[in-house]
Amino acid sequence: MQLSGRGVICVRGGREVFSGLDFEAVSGEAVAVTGRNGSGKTSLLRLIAGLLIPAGGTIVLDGGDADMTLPEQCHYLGHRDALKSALSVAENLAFWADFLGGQRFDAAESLAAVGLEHAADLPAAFLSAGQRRRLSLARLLTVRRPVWLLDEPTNALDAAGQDMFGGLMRDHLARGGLIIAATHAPLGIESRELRIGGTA
Ligand SMILES: Nc1ncnc2c1ncn2[C@@H]1O[C@H](COP(=O)(O)OP(=O)(O)OP(=O)(O)O)[C@@H](O)[C@H]1O
Repeated sequence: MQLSGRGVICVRGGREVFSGLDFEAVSGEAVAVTGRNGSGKTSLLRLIAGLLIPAGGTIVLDGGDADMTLPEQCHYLGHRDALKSALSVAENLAFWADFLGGQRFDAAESLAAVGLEHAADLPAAFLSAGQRRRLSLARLLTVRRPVWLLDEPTNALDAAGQDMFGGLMRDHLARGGLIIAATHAPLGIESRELRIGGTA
């Protein structure tokens, strides 16, 4: 499986954010997207996820599921945790599993993998920032998709949480998945850097 972008142009609010961007990532590979604030890291993830339309160029996934679109094969985790405060931890996970569709893996196991097994019935409103992030990560495990698009995924995670997440990413890559992560901090696993927007 190979995800590739050729000559990708991103325009937001009538302003060109980047142009002529080439990139690729293959099964088993993590790419860390770096660049200054406003260089377009989040925008690139959103372009791949189909949440923005490129103003030019192409983004294609070769060797994936021919019956599914690229966005249907992506998990997009934004830098803000998309949680419903009034729902419990387990209910939030069930909401995402319903929304995303496809084969569903055991929710309790997913919560245990991110260290939230004792918080299943807690309203999401009561979670700490790190726990909120852990719940967002559980979504990656409950519904499996090969392409993980992660925006600042280690934000708010403590050292143990970063270790845990490193293990989840390694497992995903070992299963043939790929990861594109926008990050200012080290990703915590071996990755290739894609720097956008120059060095200024
Ligand atoms: N909804 C929007 N409408 C117009 N312009 C936008 C919108 N969202 C983002 N932008 C602009 O697009 C540019 C790229 O933003 P983006 O969030 O992709 O950058 P980033 O590299 O992820 O930044 P950071 O490191 O600060 O997270 C910025 O100049 C930003 O102001």
